[in-house]
Amino acid sequence: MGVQLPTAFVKRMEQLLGDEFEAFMAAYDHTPHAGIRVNTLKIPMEAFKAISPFELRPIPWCSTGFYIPYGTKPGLHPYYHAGLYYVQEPSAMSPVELLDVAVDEAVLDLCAAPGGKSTQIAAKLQGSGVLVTNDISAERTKALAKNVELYGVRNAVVLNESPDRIAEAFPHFFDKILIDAPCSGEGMFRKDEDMAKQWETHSVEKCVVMQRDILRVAASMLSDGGRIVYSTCTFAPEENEGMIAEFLEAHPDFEVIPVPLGAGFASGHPEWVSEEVASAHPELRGTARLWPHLVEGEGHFIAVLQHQGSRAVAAEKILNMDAQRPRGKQHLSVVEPLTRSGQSRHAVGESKRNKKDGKPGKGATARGFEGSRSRSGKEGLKSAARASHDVMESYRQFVQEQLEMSFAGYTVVYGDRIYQSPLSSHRLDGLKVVRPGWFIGTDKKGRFVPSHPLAVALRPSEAVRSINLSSSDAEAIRYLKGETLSIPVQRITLKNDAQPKGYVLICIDGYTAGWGKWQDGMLKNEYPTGWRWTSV
Ligand SMILES: C[S@@+](CC[C@H](N)C(=O)[O-])C[C@H]1O[C@@H](n2cnc3c(N)ncnc32)[C@H](O)[C@@H]1O
Repeated sequence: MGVQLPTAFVKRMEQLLGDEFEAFMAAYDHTPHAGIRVNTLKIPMEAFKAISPFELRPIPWCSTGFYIPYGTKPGLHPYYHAGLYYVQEPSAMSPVELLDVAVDEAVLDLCAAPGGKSTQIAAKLQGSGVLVTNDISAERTKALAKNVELYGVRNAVVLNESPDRIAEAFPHFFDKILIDAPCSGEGMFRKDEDMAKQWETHSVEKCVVMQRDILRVAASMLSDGGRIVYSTCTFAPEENEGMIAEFLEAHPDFEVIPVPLGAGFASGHPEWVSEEVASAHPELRGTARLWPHLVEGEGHFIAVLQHQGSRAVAAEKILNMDAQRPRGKQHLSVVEPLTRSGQSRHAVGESKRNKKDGKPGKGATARGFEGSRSRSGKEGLKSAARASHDVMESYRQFVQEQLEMSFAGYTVVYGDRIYQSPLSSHRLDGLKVVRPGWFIGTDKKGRFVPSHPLAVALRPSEAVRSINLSSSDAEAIRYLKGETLSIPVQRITLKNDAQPKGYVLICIDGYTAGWGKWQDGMLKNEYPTGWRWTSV
């Protein structure tokens, strides 16, 4: 066995598993399973299967997930940079499948970094509704924001907050909440030896305290009739069936929806907590355990908690609550959705969100955005309004000249940065916001500079100029490394009589990857430094 397992852990597992213990221990002799999940925001399943550079074998519990051969390096392919797939541990793909996300829903991923499950939720929303994705660790939200952007997500708000503070802003707001809880990580010992080394410090007792708190707060953010999926990657019963038993005691208005068994999923074990818990809550057998000796994946626990209530009542509460919310001081401007003609209007598909979220408040405040500096006094407000007016002008002009699309949601100007947000910004008052929405671009003294996240979330048909590079050609990797390329004018696809000179959307095999700027046969590379291909 390659992994050094903590003795106390092995002893406990032997007691719990009895006859199964031998098979469980034998799983540590095998290499972990590698998986990728196709990003259907960017490519349909069948299209990916047709061009996959890897041998794919379906993961039974996730229709977009595939095993790839052990040792494959999926991060070293141009398709990774085009956001066509997410590299994800196979068992970790199961919780979102059980969240039952539907289009137009408001979904919260409370413990989200680095964003594997958030990108999976975003694919299920297909750009509709809203995804609020949060992590308490400021450092980890950097990877979260980057992944949300790499995968072309248009409708996500990224927060760096404690659950309590999110709950103040979003009482009974979300249709679905995922709690992929911080845990003692026992299920990952085979994949990540550091987890085994750190086991003592991430003790079960400490994790239980955090999990209890997170679950309690999450319930207050769920709309009537909504669903919470709670998952961990640990075996400790206190963090799993024990935690759900406590939750059910405190929340009799929730029921456990049994996880379908099959594909090797096993039932929960309430008797491992105590005989009392097992007899008081037999429904805990409907939670699921993924064992490394029964599935091709690492250890996981999943509970599906369904609130018993009518959604109509919840919507009414939300409307009342929105009407009563006070507005804060101004330093950020919010305008209505922008269309290609440069006229503000509400975009198609807004109706449900507006109902939940109220009208966009002109001049509403959101504090805590990256680089935020609050202004005070009337002068500050006037100059902020003037500045945001100029920024909006350069944005309008860019959309008019360069794009073939309308934006949904609310345009939020923060300093010189422009975002399209799925939420009106009074929702974000006082919260630490890492991204209020889709980052569209920056105003540089009256000149609009489109962002990389704008490019990767666009479809090739949405820009007036595009160039296709082939993944089988060295050119694609040279672009991803940041090199200038020589490209003849005939290779630019132009729309609407656009001139060839200017911003060009760069695609790899037809999938958007970034911007370039073309002039006189040369393509200046706009691929951002922090995103570049760094291997040889
Ligand atoms: C298991 S990881 C999440 C993995 C992530 N869901 C994914 O699929 O990529 C748990 C995360 O919870 C975060 N966390 C810990 N305590 C938290 C809290 N009280 N509120 C929110 N997030 C918390 C940690 O920083 C960590 O990133």
